[in-house]
Amino acid sequence: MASRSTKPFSSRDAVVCRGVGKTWSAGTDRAHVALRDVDLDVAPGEFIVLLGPSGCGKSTLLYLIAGLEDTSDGEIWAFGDRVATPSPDRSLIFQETSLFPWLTVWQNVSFGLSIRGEPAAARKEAARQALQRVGLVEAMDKRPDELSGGMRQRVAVARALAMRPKVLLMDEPFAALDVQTRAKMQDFLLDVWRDSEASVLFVTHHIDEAVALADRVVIFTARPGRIKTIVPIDMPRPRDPFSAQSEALRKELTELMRAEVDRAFAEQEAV
Ligand SMILES: Nc1ncnc2c1ncn2[C@@H]1O[C@H](COP(=O)(O)OP(=O)(O)OP(=O)(O)O)[C@@H](O)[C@H]1O
Repeated sequence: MASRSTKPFSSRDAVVCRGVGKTWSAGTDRAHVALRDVDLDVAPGEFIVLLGPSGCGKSTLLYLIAGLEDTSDGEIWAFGDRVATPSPDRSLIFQETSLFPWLTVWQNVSFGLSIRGEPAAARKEAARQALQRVGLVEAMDKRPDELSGGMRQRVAVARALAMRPKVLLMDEPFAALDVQTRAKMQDFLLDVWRDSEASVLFVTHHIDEAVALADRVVIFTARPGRIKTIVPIDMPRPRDPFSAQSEALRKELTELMRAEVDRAFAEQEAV
């Protein structure tokens, strides 16, 4: 860990990745390079979408930024501190929410706060506020199995928000939802994001989702994942998915992805 005096980046940078690589070791004799040479700067409040073929290391990058795994090469910094362990400043939301079925919605939302040792009344109030932001106060006392898939994902977002994270790491959070619910959840996420001032790193396979959400789309190459290019999206929100600009962006992103997806398939066939 670098000392404060040798910090290479400003504490104003939300996330900085420098030369980040990850090699998974599968057994004793085979190393598996998932990510290589990733350089990425994320500004506070910025919405970044990560797009790339299956297996190119998008989830791996989120785990590294979350501090759940160590980098094999390079360094990651968040708000001026080297990332070495998980922190409540960086919340990870998965495709499948892992709500505790035996706890009520508000108890699920405040679970992280109980680990922090906050008193019950403060936890319940924090949970209420977070649930208000996702429009689920009425469901406070329900159990997860009484909720729809979309509602459960909103509870997962509320649970992350209750910790007041500076960075939200979202790994295909809406992939299991139907098309209409997904579109609603995108609108909902943009509202929550605007109010929270958090930076978001959002993994998806859907080009339309990237066009709807991102300030910048980071496109990865096929494995080992490197950044192929970064496409800024300078379009006011809410975005009209049928506008000529949205259409042109979808075409551009599809073309950028096509070569990498073909490469990923060719590699899989060769194995
Ligand atoms: N814990 C692990 N141990 C060993 N290998 C892993 C581990 N996690 C991921 N990998 C491997 O690293 C590579 C990148 O995986 P990762 O899940 O990050 O890719 P991805 O781009 O998120 O894929 P997808 O879009 O299919 O979810 C894959 O080949 C995967 O098998």
